[in-house]
Amino acid sequence: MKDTARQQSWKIQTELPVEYEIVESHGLFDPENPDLLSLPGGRRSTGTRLVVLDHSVEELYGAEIRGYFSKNRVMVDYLTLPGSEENKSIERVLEVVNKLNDVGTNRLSSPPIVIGGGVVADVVGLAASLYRRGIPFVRVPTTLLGQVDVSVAAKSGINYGGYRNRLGAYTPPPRTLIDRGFLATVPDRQLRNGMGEIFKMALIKDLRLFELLEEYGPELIATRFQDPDSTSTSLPGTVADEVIGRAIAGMAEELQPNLWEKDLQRSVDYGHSFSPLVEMRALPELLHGEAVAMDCVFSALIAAGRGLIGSAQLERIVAVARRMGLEPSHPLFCDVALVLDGLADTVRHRDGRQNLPMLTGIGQVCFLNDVTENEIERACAGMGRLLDANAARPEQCIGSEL
Ligand SMILES: NC(=O)c1ccc[n+]([C@@H]2O[C@H](COP(=O)([O-])OP(=O)(O)OC[C@H]3O[C@@H](n4cnc5c(N)ncnc54)[C@H](O)[C@@H]3O)[C@@H](O)[C@H]2O)c1
Ligand SMILES: O=C(CO)[C@@H](O)[C@H](O)[C@H](O)[C@H](O)COP(=O)(O)O
Ligand SMILES: [Co+2]
Repeated sequence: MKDTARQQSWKIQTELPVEYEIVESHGLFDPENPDLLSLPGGRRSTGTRLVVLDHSVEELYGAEIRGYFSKNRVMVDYLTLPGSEENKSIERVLEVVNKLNDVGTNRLSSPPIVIGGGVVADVVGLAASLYRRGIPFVRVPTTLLGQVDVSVAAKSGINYGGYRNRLGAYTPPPRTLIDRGFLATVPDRQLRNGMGEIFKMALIKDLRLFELLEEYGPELIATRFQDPDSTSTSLPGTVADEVIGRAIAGMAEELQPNLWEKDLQRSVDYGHSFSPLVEMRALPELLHGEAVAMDCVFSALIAAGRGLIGSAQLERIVAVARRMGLEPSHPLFCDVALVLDGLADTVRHRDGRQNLPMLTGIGQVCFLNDVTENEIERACAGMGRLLDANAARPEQCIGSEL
């Protein structure tokens, strides 16, 4: 028999304080602007910095970026990576790791900088979290989705084995810099895509944000969130700031108390319950924010089926999505077997529970754990009716399709 009285054991207990900042900075590549050079805590970087550029950013801003670093006499090396979901892959992560080796990146004092959309931010974020078991990095999101959502994230992930974000890590960069000026070159469809995540945020917690989207959504897209010149639009200058600001603040408020996601009832998972598998199967047809907006509608159909929201609220939700050029439905959302498969994987992701964020009004959620196959079938049928209506496009008879 084992002598348990003599068995030794040791326990290590520690705490990990985490602090990271999201800072607006206008004119990021103005050589006089130090924001991209300074490290949190005011330290100066030593050694060569790796600057990873999204391929569109390279095309549009490459010369300006090179000018910025050379005028500031900072040693840099560059890597260009493609955006778009198919490139959120382990191969791209390893490409970054190889480049960090080539550059000779220091453990702490020469954090790589990533400038681009959510895809390159996720790829570099994961590479940084793996390199020497974790080095800091600086994130500069250049798409709308990147600025309102990725900017706040503590986690990074890549797609693997046909699943979204199957591999990833929780390692927030100490600093994220946001320059709304980048949005001037973002294509319309990508702006609408970003609106998909703002739409989610509005639905779960911010009626005012929803009303702003309802009133100004199309104009914000048309003006690319830039300061309007008085002749071309009636959009008040502060609306773009308020919309971006509310979306970021909402995300920060949701993430901070549950950064490591020990509580798997997360309202920011709204729009991300049924869509992940649909999005992966639809690749490259659907963008992330487009799939999220469809999931928002799908979930709202379930909520309406239960009487948690009324039909007028459901119609308003669909109408706002459409006003922003976001299709509320897609044929894959009518495929009951696929949606059920997607839900089954989401249940595993939520450790065996559905934890489905469900609207109880515009701007408020509850969580459900007893959504039945029957309800899913009915929601899929509702998505089918929305598709039919899209085909016919009688803008005024949204009510009858639902
Ligand atoms: N880490 C997180 O918690 C988190 C949070 C939200 C979203 N994401 C991820 O973000 C990804 C989506 O990001 P995205 O929508 O930025 O897609 P993306 O990175 O593919 O960028 C979209 C397109 O815009 C181009 N682009 C980037 N900046 C531009 C600019 N200023 N002007 C013109 N074109 C530009 C890119 O080259 C690309 O073609 C998804 O994979 C999603 O999972 C991650
Ligand atoms: O899409 C993302 C992250 O990729 C965000 O918009 C979103 O709010 C959340 O992180 C989602 O809740 C998805 O989380 P997860 O499925 O990647 O764990
Ligand atoms: Co998302």
